[in-house]
Amino acid sequence: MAIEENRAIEKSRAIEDGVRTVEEGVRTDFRAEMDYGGYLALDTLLSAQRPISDHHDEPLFIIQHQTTELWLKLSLHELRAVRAHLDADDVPRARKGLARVKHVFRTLTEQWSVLATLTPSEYAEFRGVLGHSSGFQSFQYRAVEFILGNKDERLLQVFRGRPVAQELLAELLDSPTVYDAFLRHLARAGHAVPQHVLDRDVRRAWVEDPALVPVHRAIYEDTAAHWPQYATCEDLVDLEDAVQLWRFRHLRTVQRTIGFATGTGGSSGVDFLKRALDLTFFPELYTVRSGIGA
Ligand code: HEM
Ligand SMILES: N[C@@H](CC(=O)c1ccccc1NC=O)C(=O)O
Repeated sequence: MAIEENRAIEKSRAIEDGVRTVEEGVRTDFRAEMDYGGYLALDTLLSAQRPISDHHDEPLFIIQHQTTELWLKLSLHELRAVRAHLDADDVPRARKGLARVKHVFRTLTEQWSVLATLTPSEYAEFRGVLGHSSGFQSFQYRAVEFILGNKDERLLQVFRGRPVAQELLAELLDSPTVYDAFLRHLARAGHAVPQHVLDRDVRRAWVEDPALVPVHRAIYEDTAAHWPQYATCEDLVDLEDAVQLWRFRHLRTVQRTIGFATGTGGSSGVDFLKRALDLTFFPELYTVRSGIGA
């Protein structure tokens, strides 16, 4: 039989009157067992969009934020695991986690294009209902910044009225960052990480330490000898790049939506967000690049 004829018969079995026939084995009775919506708690998830204006575009604004928060939740979960894998000197697993978080941030960066369809005029129609609420009060975003090294104890006061958020941030403030965990791993692997780096006060934001550059230089000068560590350095740079691109798209979206107006959270707006672009998680991994091939 000709292949085309065979295909036509198969197709006629699968489609009747333009409708796909549901195979016999497909389950349809979920009165007594777990189904899709039950597993995913969709009743809870889908009842959590509660616009406070009747403007058509407020659901977009809410869903854009909520999907971001879901991905931030996963990022934090993965970054905690990355830190634990580094503590256990399990580089392959740490690298897999870093790659996943990088892709989450790429997705989040891409997602800005959806919100960018919100015009200034549309946003202005419901901006007033937001009061002083702002993304600055996102505890999960702050948690991701903290675990990556951009710590700031003062920001905990923003969450005075939110004990769960404040506790989570306090715990991350007190614990080593992903970079701390990586540097401790390097020390155990025989790299000459200075003692003061290993003993640093982990509650403080990371500040570039020139004494660390030779450690990275040794890795980049003989990549074959240090391949897993070298690859992890590049994963960290990939991740920093991904977070920076998210910050940049946020800035550009803000600029096209509210121009140079002050933020609902009380900051100068675009100018304040611009300054975040100067914050770097792994500065030595950039400094070391200047000397490569020199
Ligand atoms: C039209 C959309 C948006 C505008 C106009 C906007 C504007 C702003 C402004 C002006 C700030 C500075 C703080 C302030 O004074 O309010 C800020 C901070 C922030 N926003 Fe947005 N934003 C928008 C969408 C989003 C979305 C979708 C997210 C995702 C969760 C987000 C997350 C954040 C975060 C995390 C900060 C703190 C950044 C930092 O500390 O550097 N924003 N935003
Ligand atoms: N800061 C924004 C308001 C805003 O975007 C926002 C308001 C409530 C909850 C999340 C928000 N997103 C990011 O800042 C503004 O100044 O228009």
